[in-house]
Amino acid sequence: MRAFVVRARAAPVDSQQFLAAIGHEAHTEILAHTLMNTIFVAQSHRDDVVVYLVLESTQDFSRTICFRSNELGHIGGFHEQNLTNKIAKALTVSKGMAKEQLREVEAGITVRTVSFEKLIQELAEDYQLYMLEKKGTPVRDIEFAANPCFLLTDHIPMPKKSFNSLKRLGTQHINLGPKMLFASQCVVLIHNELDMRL
Ligand SMILES: C[S@@+](CC[C@H](N)C(=O)[O-])C[C@H]1O[C@@H](n2cnc3c(N)ncnc32)[C@H](O)[C@@H]1O
Repeated sequence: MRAFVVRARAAPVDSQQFLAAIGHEAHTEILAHTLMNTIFVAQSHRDDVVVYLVLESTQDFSRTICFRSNELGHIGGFHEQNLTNKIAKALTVSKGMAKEQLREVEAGITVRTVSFEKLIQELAEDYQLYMLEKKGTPVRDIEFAANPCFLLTDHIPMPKKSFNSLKRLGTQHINLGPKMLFASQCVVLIHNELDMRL
């Protein structure tokens, strides 16, 4: 299984605010772009991929929306509007949830009121964590574990205090080259790197 976590610190958890932020300062469209490039390939979608979108601009709890490629039904296409609507639907379903609850949204999609910190603690039990960042080890020098989980952010960098928890969980740091890329571009390069090694 390949897992991807996108920590979107600027993304509102209110569905209307989330949709209204597309193309504005919070740039919520990056979640749709990243989702598209983690799950879909031409004429199909990838097997064995799980994507967690963690939206953190909230008055109560972060929302973690999980997409499991093996369980997704026909989700109606991969265009940006469809994917942002899927995210907005999960946010609407999550309205009023208490801390660390989970709700089903539709086949292959769930939403949880769980924080990034708690999520990565859980994931570290089953996956080797890899943080994508410019100061990391060049990707071609990395020996990937069988179950890799890649951590990315939106345009707001990971807060310093998270680096301590990531370190405790044995996170490795990966560099994908000299250019600062979009999260959606990073996931394409990661998939390709892993595909080439199969
Ligand atoms: C648009 S970037 C975030 C930019 C953010 N302002 C920063 O300074 O980290 C989105 C994500 O892609 C990762 N990223 C972008 N370019 C990268 C590269 N060349 N190597 C590794 N990770 C990269 C960043 O670490 C981040 O998780």
